[in-house]
Amino acid sequence: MSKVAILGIGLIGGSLALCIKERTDWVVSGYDTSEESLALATSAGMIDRGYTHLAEAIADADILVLAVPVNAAKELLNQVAMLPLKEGCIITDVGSTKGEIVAHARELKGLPATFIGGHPMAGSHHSGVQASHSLLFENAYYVLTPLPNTPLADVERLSRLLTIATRAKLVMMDPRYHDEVVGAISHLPHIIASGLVNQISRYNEQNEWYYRLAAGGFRDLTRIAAAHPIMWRDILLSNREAILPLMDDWIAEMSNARKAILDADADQIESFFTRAKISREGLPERVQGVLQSSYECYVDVPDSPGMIAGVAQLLADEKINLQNIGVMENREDRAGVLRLVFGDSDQQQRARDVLKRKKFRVFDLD
Ligand SMILES: NC(=O)c1ccc[n+]([C@@H]2O[C@H](COP(=O)([O-])OP(=O)(O)OC[C@H]3O[C@@H](n4cnc5c(N)ncnc54)[C@H](O)[C@@H]3O)[C@@H](O)[C@H]2O)c1
Ligand SMILES: O=C(O)C(=O)C[C@]1(C(=O)O)C=C[C@@H](O)C=C1
Repeated sequence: MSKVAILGIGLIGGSLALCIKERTDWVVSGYDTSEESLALATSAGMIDRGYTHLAEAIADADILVLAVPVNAAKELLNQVAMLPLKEGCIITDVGSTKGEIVAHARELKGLPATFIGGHPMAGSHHSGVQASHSLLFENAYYVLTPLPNTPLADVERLSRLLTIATRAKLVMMDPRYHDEVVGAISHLPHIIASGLVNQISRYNEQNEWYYRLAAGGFRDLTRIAAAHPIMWRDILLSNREAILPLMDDWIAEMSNARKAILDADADQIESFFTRAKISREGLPERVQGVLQSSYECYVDVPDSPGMIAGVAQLLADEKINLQNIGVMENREDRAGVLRLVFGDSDQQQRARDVLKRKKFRVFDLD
């Protein structure tokens, strides 16, 4: 039986674990410094076994996936390099930058494994295992950055697992090229969104009407400002070379827009919006699948720490198997809603009864 060890069971590691468990017969072991995340992932059946001890998690694994913030990934790789690995082992990662980790792996002495950088182009402003779900990567691009001397058979073995499990579209790219493109379409937007929120929050400290009146425009543009600060700190530090010129370009773009407004240049202002509208409408759509399960229910939960783990534990105590648990995303109006998926109608009904007995509001979506 083949085994994959996922190191870091958060949003991305947890989602990958779910994908692999749901669509392949690989054994999945999980490693994390957070015992709570491991307990949740184990009770939800996302991993076969959880470990806080690295050597145990990776023993006999055919593939290791580093799914921690990009700076922690380098340190984790150093630790892995000092441990015994199965012959033929492949190591990959899911980090948002590729140049640094690929160079680090290449220069690392004594790594008896093939390293292939990876980056699924899907995610969320939520983090942690409780936000993971098995359709996160469906139809998204998944970038792999093998170096020219990487054995083709290893690239194929990793690609096969990822394609079947994630249903993403795999593409091969040079790591530096990846960092330039992703710097523009992901890293720069996160800087802009957070800068905008910081600016408006300063105004709001003087006058609370700023937040109260904030409607779709501000909310749509700034959703990603709620993302994890440590993850984003690491990404910006890791991709400085690509990000600094992109920020210069952004400042120039804003200066041009400012000048058009200062000059009351109606043509320039209209052209600014027309070019953007045409480009935005030309952006290819990504059709993310909906989970093909009729055995699901939704639960309102208070937004308090440990609540999600509490619901999973409640069901585990009643021997009810959860196939998937996730926080509803991109639905500001339904914050605090958990989506629970079961394997059959009996488990679904028993879960509804247990949760209702505990005074949770349980409902179906129409
Ligand atoms: N969030 C996204 O939208 C997204 C999308 C694609 C790729 N990524 C990349 O995926 C990686 C993981 O991001 P995430 O969103 O899953 O983060 P996350 O915070 O949801 O999960 C990270 C997990 O790693 C664990 N962890 C942290 N340091 C560790 C260490 N040294 N040893 C063991 N466990 C450790 C944490 O406890 C946590 O469970 C990052 O490198 C990020 O750049 C994120
Ligand atoms: O959808 C989101 O919330 C994301 O931020 C996902 C997103 C992105 O910028 O598109 C964030 C980081 C990744 O490395 C890949 C995807």
